[in-house]
Amino acid sequence: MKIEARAKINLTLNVTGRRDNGYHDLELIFQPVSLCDTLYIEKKPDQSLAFSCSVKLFENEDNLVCKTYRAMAQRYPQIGGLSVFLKKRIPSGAGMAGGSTDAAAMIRALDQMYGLHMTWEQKKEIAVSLGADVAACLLTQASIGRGIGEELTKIDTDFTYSILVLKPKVSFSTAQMYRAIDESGQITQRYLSQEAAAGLETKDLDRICASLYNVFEEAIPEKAVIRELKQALTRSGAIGSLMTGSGSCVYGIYRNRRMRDRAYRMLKKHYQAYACEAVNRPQQ
Ligand SMILES: C[C@@](CO)(OP(=O)(O)O)[C@H](O)COP(=O)(O)OP(=O)(O)OC[C@H]1O[C@@H](n2ccc(N)nc2=O)[C@H](O)[C@@H]1O
Ligand SMILES: Nc1ncnc2c1ncn2[C@@H]1O[C@H](COP(=O)(O)OP(=O)(O)O)[C@@H](O)[C@H]1O
Repeated sequence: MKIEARAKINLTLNVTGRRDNGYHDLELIFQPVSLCDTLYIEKKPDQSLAFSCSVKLFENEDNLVCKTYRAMAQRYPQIGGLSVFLKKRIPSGAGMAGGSTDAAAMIRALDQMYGLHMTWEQKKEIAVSLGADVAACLLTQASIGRGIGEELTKIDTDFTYSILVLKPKVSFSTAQMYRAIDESGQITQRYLSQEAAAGLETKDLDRICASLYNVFEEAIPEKAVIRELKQALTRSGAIGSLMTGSGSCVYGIYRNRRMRDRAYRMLKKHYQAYACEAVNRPQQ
């Protein structure tokens, strides 16, 4: 079986509180995009997992693919031995849910391969045990997230639009970025998720772009790096730009694919660049 694991960007992101266990309450929009990793999964006769990955650094037992296999096999004894190859394309430490989406793809794949008929609640329970972002990665459409990011409300849209993502040389650790939020005294929250969702529903790109906000942009150590990327995207014709998640990738949204492709050709000479489309396919 071959399954695609899509990356996400965040159109909005507010941190609204801190829990006793160190996790944070959020209010954000997840937008799946066409940039994806691919998982190649085959059954094998024994009870073990043989895992390999195109990035050797990630080829270990701690990979979220292996953790998901173990969590699923523990709950569903009918799951047998597998050989899994993970082709990575999504940049890492980038705010694009590269690991979380591989975990979500494994849940979907095992559900299908073994006819488990998992309910949304069952999938969500396993997802949350693997990471706060994993449940959102199970969806093929944009959603508003609350709680630690697992309380999801789907946004009713089939809108697609063109995006260019730039990855700076520096990567940010999610845990460190949440600590930076805790340590930064006054931070501004801007609650624009409803407005951005309305923009998605009415397919109004200007309304979406006027609603982009990420509180982590205020807490990042390398503000100049992010500012430079946003300026480069704007100069290349993007009508809105934002850092995604806890960084470090920055994306721009373009009026159409032609303008985005032109920007891609120009900016890929200077930056690690990824051209992709927003994916909104209500549902599964
Ligand atoms: C910031 C966001 C926004 O979408 O995305 P990324 O930048 O990772 O893509 C997410 O909240 C990242 O979710 P995810 O990457 O799944 O988080 P986890 O693996 O569960 O946790 C990684 C680290 O982030 C912290 N964390 C995560 C989620 C949350 N609501 N509060 C937190 O404080 C945890 O304390 C942990 O130290
Ligand atoms: N399947 C996976 N793909 C990428 N990183 C993974 C995976 N499983 C575990 N990891 C670990 O998670 C770390 C960051 O994951 P990533 O999903 O890229 O973060 P972010 O969502 O912040 O971009 C990586 O440095 C790696 O050690």
